[in-house]
Amino acid sequence: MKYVIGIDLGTSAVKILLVDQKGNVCMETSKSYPLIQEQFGYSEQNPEEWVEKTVEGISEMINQFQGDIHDIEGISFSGQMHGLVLLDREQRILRNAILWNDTRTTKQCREIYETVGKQRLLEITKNPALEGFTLPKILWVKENEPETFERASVFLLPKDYLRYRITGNIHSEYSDAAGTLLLNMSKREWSEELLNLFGLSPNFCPPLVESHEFVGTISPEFSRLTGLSEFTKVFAGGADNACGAIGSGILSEGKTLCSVGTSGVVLSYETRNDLDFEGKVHYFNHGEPNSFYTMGVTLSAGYSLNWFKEKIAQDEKFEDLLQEVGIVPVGSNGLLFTPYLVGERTPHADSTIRASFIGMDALHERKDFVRAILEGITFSLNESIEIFRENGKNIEAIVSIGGGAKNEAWLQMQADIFDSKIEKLESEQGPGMGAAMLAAIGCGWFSTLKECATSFIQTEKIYYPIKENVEKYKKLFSIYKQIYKNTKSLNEQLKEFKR
Ligand SMILES: Nc1ncnc2c1ncn2[C@@H]1O[C@H](COP(=O)(O)OP(=O)(O)O)[C@@H](O)[C@H]1O
Ligand SMILES: O=C(CO)[C@@H](O)[C@H](O)COP(=O)(O)O
Repeated sequence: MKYVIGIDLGTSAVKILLVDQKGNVCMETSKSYPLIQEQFGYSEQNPEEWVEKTVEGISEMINQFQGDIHDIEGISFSGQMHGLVLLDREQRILRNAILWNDTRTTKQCREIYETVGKQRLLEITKNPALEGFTLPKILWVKENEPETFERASVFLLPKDYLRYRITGNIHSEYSDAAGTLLLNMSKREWSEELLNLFGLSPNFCPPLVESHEFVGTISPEFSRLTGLSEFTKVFAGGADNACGAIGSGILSEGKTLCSVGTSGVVLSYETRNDLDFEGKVHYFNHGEPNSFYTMGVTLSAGYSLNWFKEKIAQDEKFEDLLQEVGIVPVGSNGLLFTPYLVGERTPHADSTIRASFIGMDALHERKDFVRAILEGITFSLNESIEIFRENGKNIEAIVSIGGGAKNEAWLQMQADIFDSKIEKLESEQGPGMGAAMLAAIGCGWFSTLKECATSFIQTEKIYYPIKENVEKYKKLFSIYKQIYKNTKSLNEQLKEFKR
């Protein structure tokens, strides 16, 4: 039997899957790392930690692997998007990576609009200037850490840095490059116009390849550290949301994905690159050549639940914290939560808004808060679904993946709030599976991702909307939507008191 490895460099952890030629997940491991949040709006990670945890995870896996390591034919990647890794001329890291959920760059976003013009930016990149994207982070370092910027010779996205450390070769690929705000999305090349406008050299951008493209083999050093064979082939990989879509079979028009990881995402497959959503949703290149996807993003989805667990129930497992969620009624006994712990993206691109619990009373218990958090996250994702429906998309079935898809009550809640069938797959690890599928294509096991999906992806269970709950959630959703406008100005006034 032959195998491939899919590595998902997530925000909370690196997750590694060993998958055989039939698509069975034979082994899996996960190694977590923290966020570094030194100031209001800041979110960073140390890229060296990504490498260390990946080495730890792979070597643990290889130690337990019973077969011949030469049968592990290929390896590929999925990675948290948009994060800025800066390297000097000797390819050494210059500073911590600034992540997708870091919102310090509001000023730089304004400067991008002033320099390029919103309409022109949308024409080239198909996306608006949002704090989370990479170009504003590059401009922030240029303005605020000029000495560091002076020494920077190339920028990389998180999984591209990890892959560089495994192969010694520098590349990026279209699905992740699409989230930088420097890619000409339809021409599939770094935008000369944007690079010129911001005084960036073309050499500052890594060469672009397809997600399934062969980019090298395991370096002798990485082979020594992990036990992997130096002959194992390495393929480029994709953005975590592109890989999540691949690993969930979102490979044809009409298919929709919901992913609850640290962020929350609702994503829809597109065959065209010339639609106009006026920047209301993200519009990126897929990991499959010549296909695209549109996407709404909740910045703190799983992160909101994780935050509550860290503050209130640090030693409990998620399973224990969520145990009583199913016995709390729809609407959490009149408690609503907005998940704006680090600001928001869709539909409110707002770096200053912060979270609220509304309706707290003396009778509320911990379990009400837990259910309200799950409901708030799901309402936020429903605002993205609403945008898709308003734009004519017919959403009747959604594949649900990510850490959040481990919980049955939450999956039923998604069906009730989205008023749609929810499909749970055998593995909720869509991005890791998508990465493994890219490696399988690269190794020549299948000729297309669709063919691979038919063999690799199995549905485990379908959750159907319960009419009575759907009606209650419609009422609650309309109350939920009022919280943003009613708390916006309060949060702006509170900003001066933040750390
Ligand atoms: N058993 C569980 N039930 C529900 N949610 C969970 C469970 N375990 C983890 N989660 C949620 O999933 C999130 C992590 O999801 P994951 O897809 O691994 O994220 P990332 O790719 O960002 O690292 C956690 O922050 C948590 O909110
Ligand atoms: O910023 C985005 C998408 O635009 C996020 O979805 C990141 O890609 C991080 O993903 P997770 O760690 O939550 O999977």
